[in-house]
Amino acid sequence: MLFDFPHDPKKNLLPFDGEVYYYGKVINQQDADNYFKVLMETLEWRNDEAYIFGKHYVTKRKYGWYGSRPYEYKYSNSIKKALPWTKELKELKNLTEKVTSESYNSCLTNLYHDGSEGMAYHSDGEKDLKPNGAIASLTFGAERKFLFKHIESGETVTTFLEHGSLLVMKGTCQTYWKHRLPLTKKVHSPRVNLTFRTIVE
Ligand SMILES: O=C(O)CCC(=O)C(=O)O
Ligand SMILES: [Fe+2]
Repeated sequence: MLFDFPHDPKKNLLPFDGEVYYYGKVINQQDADNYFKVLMETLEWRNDEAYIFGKHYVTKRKYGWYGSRPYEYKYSNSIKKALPWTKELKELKNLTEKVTSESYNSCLTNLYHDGSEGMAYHSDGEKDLKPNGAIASLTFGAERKFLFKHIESGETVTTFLEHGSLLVMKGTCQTYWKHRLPLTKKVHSPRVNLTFRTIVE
């Protein structure tokens, strides 16, 4: 593991109203390649479903929900109970906790098959999450652009999430900023994203 980060994790990417730190690649190439393969193969990947104006939509993007206890995650009309940690998720949770000096008890996983899948602007302020708690995001596979948009001013901040990299959102970031993973025609390979979170018990 590298603890000599390629990016300055002390530099806040947001100009005001919250904190975002990009550590760059915290996992070496070989380990990141291996995690990517194993996570693709061993995690449970389900389609995301949504009801918008009474219409049922199933996204191509897949997701999973893991945790230290069977926490409930409410999505649209359905409730998902967290699955127990796999060996690799536990290892990555431990690594993320060590690097960020924070603790996490749950993880939302995302699988984007290519650039035709992404995530629209949102903030992660669900009421079950620890208020202003850190959310740590690990990326494996395709590098993707990631954007923040200030809710009031519309100001945007752009970063790129590399294979084996870590990004942390904390403080009032979820209150004042939304974030998204834009669609792109340039990416033709999959990306696995793990977002470690803290559910209030
Ligand atoms: O895929 C990503 O990098 C972001 C995912 C995300 O924002 C979320 O799961 O809330
Ligand atoms: Fe998010």
